[in-house]
Amino acid sequence: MQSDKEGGDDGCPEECIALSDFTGSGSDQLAFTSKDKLLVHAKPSSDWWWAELHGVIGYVPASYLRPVGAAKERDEETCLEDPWQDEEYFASYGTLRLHLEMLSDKSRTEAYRQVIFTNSASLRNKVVMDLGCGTGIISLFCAQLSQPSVVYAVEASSIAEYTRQLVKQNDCEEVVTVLQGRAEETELPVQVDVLVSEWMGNCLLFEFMVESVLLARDRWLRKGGVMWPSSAALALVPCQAESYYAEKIAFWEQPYGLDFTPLQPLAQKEFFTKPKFSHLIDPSDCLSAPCDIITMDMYTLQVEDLEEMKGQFHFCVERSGVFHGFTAWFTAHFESLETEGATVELNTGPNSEPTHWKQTLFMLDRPVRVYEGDSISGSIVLHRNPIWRRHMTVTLQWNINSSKEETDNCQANIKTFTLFTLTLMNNSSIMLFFNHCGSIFFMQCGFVTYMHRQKVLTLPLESLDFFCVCFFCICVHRLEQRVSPCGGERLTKCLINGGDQLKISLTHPL
Ligand SMILES: C[S@@+](CC[C@H](N)C(=O)[O-])C[C@H]1O[C@@H](n2cnc3c(N)ncnc32)[C@H](O)[C@@H]1O
Repeated sequence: MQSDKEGGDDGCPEECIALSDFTGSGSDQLAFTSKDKLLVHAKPSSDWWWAELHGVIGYVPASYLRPVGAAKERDEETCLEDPWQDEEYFASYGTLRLHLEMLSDKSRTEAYRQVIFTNSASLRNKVVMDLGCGTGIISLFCAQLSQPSVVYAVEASSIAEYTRQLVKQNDCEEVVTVLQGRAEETELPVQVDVLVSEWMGNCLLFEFMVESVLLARDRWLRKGGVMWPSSAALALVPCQAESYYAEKIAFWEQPYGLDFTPLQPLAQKEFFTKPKFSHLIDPSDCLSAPCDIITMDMYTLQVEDLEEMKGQFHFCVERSGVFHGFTAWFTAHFESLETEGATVELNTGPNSEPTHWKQTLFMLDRPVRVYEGDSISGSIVLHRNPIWRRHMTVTLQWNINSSKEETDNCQANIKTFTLFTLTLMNNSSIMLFFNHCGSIFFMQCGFVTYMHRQKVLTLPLESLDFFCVCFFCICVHRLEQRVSPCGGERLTKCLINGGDQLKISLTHPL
């Protein structure tokens, strides 16, 4: 993978314009306001660049900047480009891969089934909206386990065409009506009694499908109607992550008996400024009891609240160990409609059955030894990306309070993480390019834009044949016209390397 690129292609600093305000956190980040002109000196990682403003230097998030020369030309493209990246987003739900992953997740799917089963009496003759029904599983549970008068199963992706067939195949077409389209643009004949949806993402909010749910609530849920989930919470715990630290940082201490430690700061920037998704934390690596740091009431939460969600934490260390980072996950709660019925909880944490979300790990730059009785207090801010509406940054701020002298009690620590590319959630998406069927190739084009941050992708070509290469080249050609959403790279090259590798290069257009 290419990285550590100097500002412009000629090695000179590159002038960039700020697309929106950035407050920055910590002494190494540079704050700026919309329309400020910054000089980018280096691009040490794809997400964070080293830039200068009014003589002050610091790290800035790449997705907030556009090269000045390209700004005018890009303004038009930005207007045309969708800040929700819906084309790519819904294309991914138009294939079976994500649906297979979700339906194979028993804890998740059974939680919804249990909610419907335990509330079947109350759902009788009710009007239900299943927002983002996917394959229709929740709607089918409603139709089979209870007797609603109608379920409106709304789905924007092309999977909806199959959902109709599944509804018919399972004899539910009398009750379930599949409506293909974005919920925001869908008209229903009546208001609904129940709005059910599975909208949760990594760190609860990632992908921000919750916005569609809130808009539908305000428009279609009748007064006194029910939201499922009814509330949700983001949980956090300080933790050990010894093997991940060893894999990414300690590795450079002595590979092959050589001292590669000068690469460690680069490794920190490259691997630890994004969270690690799909992390499964062993409960024994939790250094304290977890706490809910952000809670959301799905009846009162407003779309504007999503711009900045803040929380506080105070952890009491229960076992001595090495504090490598924080692990986050979420819980969702479904209120009961039955008298004295129990709330159903979907818990994606380490003490419950693993789900497909697993947990999200935020690594500190430097591990700290902590002792039983120490405390770790601080705050978290989830800041929604002002331009790319499905993305966000997470800023963690913390202090350690210890009786041990070796711990720097006064030090206030702060670190911001970017949750940007969807590739992080599933590294296998590109594998679909190996499919021998041309139509899948085209459907999967969108994934390439999710991979724009990996400037060079090298893929094994075990199953690639000439037919596939032709299709791939056509895809590449089409994508050359597209500017990727946040850094300005374009897909410019597709090389066949020595017959056994396909190399895709993404380079800066300037
Ligand atoms: C996390 S999946 C859940 C699918 C299904 N409900 C299940 O539980 O298996 C979310 C689904 O919502 C759809 N979706 C997301 N935002 C939507 C919107 N604004 N309007 C309609 N469908 C949407 C996606 O295409 C995707 O199929």
